[in-house]
Amino acid sequence: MSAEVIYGSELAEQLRIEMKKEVTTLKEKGIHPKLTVILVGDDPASKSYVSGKQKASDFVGMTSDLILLPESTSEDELVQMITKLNNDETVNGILVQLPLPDQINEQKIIEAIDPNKDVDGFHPINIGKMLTNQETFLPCTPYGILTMLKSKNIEISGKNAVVIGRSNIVGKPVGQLLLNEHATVTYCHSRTKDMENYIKNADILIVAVGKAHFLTGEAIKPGATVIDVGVNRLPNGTLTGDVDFETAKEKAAYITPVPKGVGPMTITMLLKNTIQAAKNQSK
Ligand SMILES: Nc1nc(=O)c2c([nH]1)NC[C@@H]1CN(c3ccc(C(=O)N[C@@H](CCC(=O)O)C(=O)O)cc3)C=[N+]21
Repeated sequence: MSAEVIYGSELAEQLRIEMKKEVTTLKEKGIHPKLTVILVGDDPASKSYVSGKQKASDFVGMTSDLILLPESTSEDELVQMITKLNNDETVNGILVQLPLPDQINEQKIIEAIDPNKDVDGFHPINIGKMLTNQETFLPCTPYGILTMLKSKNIEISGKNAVVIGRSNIVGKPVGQLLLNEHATVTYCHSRTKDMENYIKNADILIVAVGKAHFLTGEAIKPGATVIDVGVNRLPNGTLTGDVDFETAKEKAAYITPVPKGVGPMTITMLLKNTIQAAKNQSK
C-alpha cells in the first residue's frame, strides 16, 4: 500500500484564491487587512519564512509590512515597538518572529501584543480561549494541520492521536485542537519511556520534534495518518521533515511531505487570522 500524500501547498493555494476574493470584497467596504511582522536579527530560517509570508500576502491582496530590528535590540525597545503597533489602527495583525535573541524574554513579548491583534494565537488569553473551545485566533501550524485533516475527511473523533513534541507553538496546541475534535490524545516527548508502544497504536501521528528521520515506517500502525511538522535544513541545503517519507509512505494511509506540506498551510492560516482580525476590528 502507498499512502495518499496530502499536499498542503495545493490546499493552501485553493484557500488563498478564496481569501483573495474575500479581501477584494472587504476592500470595497473600506477594510484593508494589514499584517506587521517584526524580525529581530537575521536568522536565515526566519528570513525564508518571512519571504514566503510576504509572497502569500501579496497574492491575496493584503498589506504586509516587515520591521527589521538589529540583533542587539533590547526587550524594552521591542515592547515599545509593539505598543506603537497595538495603538496603530491601520495594523490588524502583529507577528513577532520567534526565536528571539537571548536578551529578550519571549513570554514578555508575546504578552505585550494586544490579544485582538495576536494572529499567531500565542497570547495567554487566546491560548485560554482555545483550551476552553471558544472562538479565537488559533495558532497557525496547529490550525493548518486541522484544516488539512478536515480537507481529506479524516476521522478525528474517537481516534488515538499521538503528538510527538510538546512545544508551546506546535505540540501542545495541536494536541488541544485534536482533543477539542474528540480524539484521545497522548503527548510523547524526550522523557517518554517506550515511545514505540504509543506510536504503534496511533491512528493520527503528529511529529514535531525537529530531528530529520526521527520516525520511520516500521514504527507506525498500518493505515495511520502521519503529519510531519519538521523543518530541518540539511548540510546540503535541502529541507527535510522529521519523518522518513519513503518508508512511512508505504505503511500510512495519509502522509504530509516536507516541503509542500504543513509549512504552506501555516502561512495560509496566518493570513486567514489577519483577515479575521481586520473584520473584528472594523465592528
Ligand atoms: N511567531 C512565529 N510564528 C510562526 O509561525 C513561526 C515563527 N515565529 N518562527 C519560525 C516558525 C517556522 N515557520 C514556518 C512557516 C512556513 C514554512 C514553509 O512554508 N516552508 C515551505 C518551504 C520553504 C523553504 O523551502 O524554505 C514548505 O514547507 O514547503 C516553514 C516554516 C513558522 N514559524
